[in-house]
Amino acid sequence: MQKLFDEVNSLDKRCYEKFLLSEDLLMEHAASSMALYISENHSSYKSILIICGSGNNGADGITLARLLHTKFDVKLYLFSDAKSEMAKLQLQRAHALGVNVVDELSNADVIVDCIFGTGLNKPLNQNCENLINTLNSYESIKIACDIPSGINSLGQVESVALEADVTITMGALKTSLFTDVAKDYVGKIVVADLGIQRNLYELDSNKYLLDESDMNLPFRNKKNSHKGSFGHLNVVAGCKKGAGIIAAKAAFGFGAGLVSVVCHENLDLPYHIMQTHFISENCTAIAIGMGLGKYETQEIRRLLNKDVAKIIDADLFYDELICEVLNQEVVLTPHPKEFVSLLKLCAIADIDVSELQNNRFLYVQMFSKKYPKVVLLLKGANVIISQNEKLFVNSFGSAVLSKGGSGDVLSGLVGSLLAQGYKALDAAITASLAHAIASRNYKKNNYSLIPSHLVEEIRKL
Ligand SMILES: NC(=O)C1=CN([C@@H]2O[C@H](COP(=O)(O)OP(=O)(O)OC[C@H]3O[C@@H](n4cnc5c(N)ncnc54)[C@H](OP(=O)(O)O)[C@@H]3O)[C@@H](O)[C@H]2O)[C@@H](O)CC1
Ligand SMILES: [K+]
Repeated sequence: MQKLFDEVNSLDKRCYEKFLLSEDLLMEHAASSMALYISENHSSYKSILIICGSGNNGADGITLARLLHTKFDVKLYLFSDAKSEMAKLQLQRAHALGVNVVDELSNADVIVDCIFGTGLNKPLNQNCENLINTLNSYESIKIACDIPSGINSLGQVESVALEADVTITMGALKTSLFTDVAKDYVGKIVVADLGIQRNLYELDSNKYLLDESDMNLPFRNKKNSHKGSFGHLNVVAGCKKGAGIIAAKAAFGFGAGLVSVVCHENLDLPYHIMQTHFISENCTAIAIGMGLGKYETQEIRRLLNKDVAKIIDADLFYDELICEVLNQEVVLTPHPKEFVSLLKLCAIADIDVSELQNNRFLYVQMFSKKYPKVVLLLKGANVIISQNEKLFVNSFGSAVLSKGGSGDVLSGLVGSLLAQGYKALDAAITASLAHAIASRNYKKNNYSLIPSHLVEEIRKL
């Protein structure tokens, strides 16, 4: 996993003070990293348009123009007068070397957006919006320097933002690049080397971006085993029984030794999934909430208080009963609307979904602070998983998963790992990664996936 930072100004400052690496030196490396990326990945392209703002993001762009102007047809467009000391200095250097500064926008093979970086501090005016809209309309390869212009330090987009194919971000990964909103703008994210090893540049963080290597699949190492060695998951089915059945099928395919659906009515289940009317004696984990609908409170309370690992989803996030388990190490998997209800039930915040989506990290952090034992998995374009105020982001998901039933598969995967003895946090991380990575392996198209395809891809991981 890689660290995420809410801000990097303090990291830059530490470089000046502790390592005697000046701003000029860091910027030279920032621009060299962008130049290297362009030379290695876009060498066949001829023309490059670099659009610069008044601060140091613009200064990065002016430096890049100086580094590339003898290799490509570089046009430097200054959207506003250089204001920062570095932008002024870089412009003097660029002028001295004869960089081509243009006063009109024109299309190019590659566009580099150096309008605003981490210093965006107010709403965009009409001129800025028009500029970004024009750039978005070009069919060029678009590279954002540090962060696509228009995304603020909280990862929010107030009006417009540059739709980048690639974001080359300076020194370390920023949290703002991993909000749900940012996902449609950032493209591929590359970290630029600032001339200092990343592990020396970075300090501690409580936020992490998950990598594929953080997925710890339930491979079986023991030769002397039987089905009971891999746990028994009980999936509680409610009014919408399909949800429980989907979860049960996913759980079985993800390694649980035994899976039973708990339901008072008789169900038509595949032969390898069992049915029980009450929780099994030897059950090692319970999955509950999906498709639950109406239920008998005392019966659910009994299940929630059973001393066994639990994954809780869906309908239970609308019931005060949920508050009774928040001192346990349970896994909760709400989508944004459910999380909004949960936040209200546990008196953390009374907000709507758009407020949550604009500040996902903030509300997850608040919840995790109040309930440190709970593993929260907030669904979204970028899933956030938290426990004890540590946050982990899974950015592998895509629109392929935006379907009824995908969440039930995820509940089944988490339940399966809990039943097999994974700790709650490890179960949530591996299940979430497996869910998203498997969905990427479904190659047919990005609209037709159904839960059984997803389970099939998960079984092939
Ligand atoms: N520090 C380092 O060592 C390194 C820094 N690096 C680079 O520096 C970047 C940060 O630079 P930065 O702090 O100068 O901010 P930046 O994003 O250029 O914007 C500030 C300018 O924009 C203006 N402005 C803001 N909002 C506006 C709006 N809505 N509409 C109009 N104008 C607006 C604002 O104007 P003002 O507030 O003065 O009115 C100010 O002039 C960072 O992202 C990275 O690329 C790398 O080289 C690595 C080494
Ligand atoms: K930018």
